[in-house]
Amino acid sequence: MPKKVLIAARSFSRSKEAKAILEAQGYELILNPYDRPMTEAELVEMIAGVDALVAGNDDVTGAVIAAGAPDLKIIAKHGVGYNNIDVSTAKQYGIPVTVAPGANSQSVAELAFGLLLACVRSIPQMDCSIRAGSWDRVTGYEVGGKVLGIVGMGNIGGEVAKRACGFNMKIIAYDIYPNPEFIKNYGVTYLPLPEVIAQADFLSLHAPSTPGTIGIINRTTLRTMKKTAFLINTARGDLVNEEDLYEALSSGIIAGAALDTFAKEPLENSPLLTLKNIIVTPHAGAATHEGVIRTGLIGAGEVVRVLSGQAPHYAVK
Ligand SMILES: NC(=O)c1ccc[n+]([C@@H]2O[C@H](COP(=O)([O-])OP(=O)(O)OC[C@H]3O[C@@H](n4cnc5c(N)ncnc54)[C@H](O)[C@@H]3O)[C@@H](O)[C@H]2O)c1
Ligand SMILES: O=C(O)CC[C@@H](O)C(=O)O
Repeated sequence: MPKKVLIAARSFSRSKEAKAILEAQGYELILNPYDRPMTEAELVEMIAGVDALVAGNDDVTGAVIAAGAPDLKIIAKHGVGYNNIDVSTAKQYGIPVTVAPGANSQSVAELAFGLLLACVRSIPQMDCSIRAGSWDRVTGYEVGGKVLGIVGMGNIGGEVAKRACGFNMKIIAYDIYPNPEFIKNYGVTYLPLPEVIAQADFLSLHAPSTPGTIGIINRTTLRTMKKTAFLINTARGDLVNEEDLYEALSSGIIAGAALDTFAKEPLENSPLLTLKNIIVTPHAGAATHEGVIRTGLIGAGEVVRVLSGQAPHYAVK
């Protein structure tokens, strides 16, 4: 009987490089039949008898893991943010959860920077306005000399800081583990979170979704931001209270925002979509050809290692 790998992560299933590694092992690949992340119920229905699960942003709950045990040997996250996976239940069943550290950092950092520039120069708004028949020029701001605040200075935050140096920005950051390399290489100044939020002209979020970060951008913290500031979130939607952000954007508490991730995805019927000073993308930070290949190769390698009895390289602790 061939080993079975359920590939819920749609990006992985489109990567012939990653699939080839699994196919070379003779594994049977079962693909996510939906054009979106899989729900708990859908995963529960398909997980029985599966040896490995490659997950994107699918709902890998405790019930899914319980339904997969004892056959399920590994859950390989196609990416780095594993807040959608019940790691503690996986641990109880002795199932390693692996990630692909750094594999999509450049892709996400480039989108974050693209969003930052799109916000401050109103690029999507001007494009829309020309298509609607006008030739209105929006006067924006330069980013050189401005303060970029980064919350979560890890792999992606570091890549964002590297790019900000090229734009001659002043970089301040908050992280629970300051990294001296970022101070040395990119001149990052670490500050307490309230100071980063208050001093930033652009506030870019790159921390994981954890009990310590959920809702860090809320009514109270938004009111401490500069009125001219822009918020960029390519981390996880639940870091931002969306109702409070709506209020801040519609009442001039901050100047604008760009969001790639949302509390509930896909984003549907959100009042945020009625605002002109917000730009949205569909959780596309990691969606580049290069990033998807790197991420898929790491995930496939982890699956092969574990299914052949070896320890994974990048298990979540
Ligand atoms: N939009 C996308 O498609 C996309 C793609 C990849 C990652 N992400 C998100 O970006 C996050 C960061 O990814 P990464 O590769 O840089 O991860 P990373 O682990 O390299 O960096 C995360 C950083 O956040 C810091 N951190 C943890 N808790 C914190 C807290 N309470 N306050 C401040 N800092 C804290 C960590 O110390 C670390 O330095 C992921 O967890 C994921 O949620 C989104
Ligand atoms: O490829 C994906 O599904 C996105 C994953 C991304 O959010 C991550 O956490 O790395």
